[in-house]
Amino acid sequence: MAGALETAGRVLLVGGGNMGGAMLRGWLEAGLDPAAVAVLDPNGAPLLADIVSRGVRLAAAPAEVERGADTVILAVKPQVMEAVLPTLLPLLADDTLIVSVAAGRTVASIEAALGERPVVRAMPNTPALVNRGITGAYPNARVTGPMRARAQALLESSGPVEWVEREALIDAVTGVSGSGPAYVFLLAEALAEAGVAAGLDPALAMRLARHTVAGAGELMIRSGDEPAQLRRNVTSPNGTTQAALEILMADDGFGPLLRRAVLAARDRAEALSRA
Ligand SMILES: NC(=O)C1=CN([C@@H]2O[C@H](COP(=O)(O)OP(=O)(O)OC[C@H]3O[C@@H](n4cnc5c(N)ncnc54)[C@H](OP(=O)(O)O)[C@@H]3O)[C@@H](O)[C@H]2O)C=CC1
Ligand SMILES: O=C(O)[C@@H]1CCC=N1
Repeated sequence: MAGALETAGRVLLVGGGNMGGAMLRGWLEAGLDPAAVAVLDPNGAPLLADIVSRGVRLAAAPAEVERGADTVILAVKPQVMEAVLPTLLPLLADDTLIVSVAAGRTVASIEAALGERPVVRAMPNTPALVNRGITGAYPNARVTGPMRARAQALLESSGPVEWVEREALIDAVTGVSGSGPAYVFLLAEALAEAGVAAGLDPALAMRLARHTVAGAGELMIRSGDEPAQLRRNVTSPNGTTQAALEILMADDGFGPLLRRAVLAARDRAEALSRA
């Protein structure tokens, strides 16, 4: 992976918050030279204080950024993109690759602000922080093969990259894996709360919930079996799991609830693209 990142060239990360910071940590862990990265963030990217001391340059304004980054990663909130994009124009060359991770911000809206140039619209997720991310990505027609390889190297430093054929599918990716970690954390919270209702001490219930969610996730990644098979492996006929699954798999249970949640996230991404 470090080999692939050697071709990443100079990288400018715009927005060093939760997602940008997670990606940056993934790149550095995968061997990207800190001197090859600059972070543009107006308030000093407090989440990244330790990283800056490792040699990543931090700029508070575009005027402080050295021109000539090969790749610019846009990781600001969708709501501030319109204000941020024009300020980046002086930093860009015609062939600077733009990679945006903003939810619901279309390639067309980026081109409207920056002109027609190579743009990858990507949707990573925060488990990138521990090299367990996954990213959906869509390239516009100006992204050449080598540029796509560069985007792939940066994005896959923290997990697999899935290229989608239609830009609209990025909104669906957002609903599943971009926002998805929040659903899993909520599952852990709810599992712990249910454990307390069942009589456990809160701290013990939380330890059980965290390890159960993490362990099940790790098993799912390492095992060749489908999740449905892994579920069946836990479920003894007429046993305890079956009693719980009869509630979770009811007609109004977990599946339909999660479907509504994912579609709401996808629809919100679509709405952001019209805002
Ligand atoms: N969080 C997640 O799980 C995921 C987020 N995303 C996308 O990533 C993007 C960032 O989200 P997230 O990291 O959660 O948000 P954060 O608020 O954590 O990070 C955004 C960062 O951008 C900074 N910022 C604000 N204005 C500017 C500016 N003009 N120039 C440069 N930086 C600026 C913010 O500083 P300050 O806080 O001081 O305003 C902050 O540090 C969003 O577009 C989101 O849709 C995509 C996938 C997953
Ligand atoms: O909540 C959001 O809008 C962002 C996009 C995906 C995850 N967080």
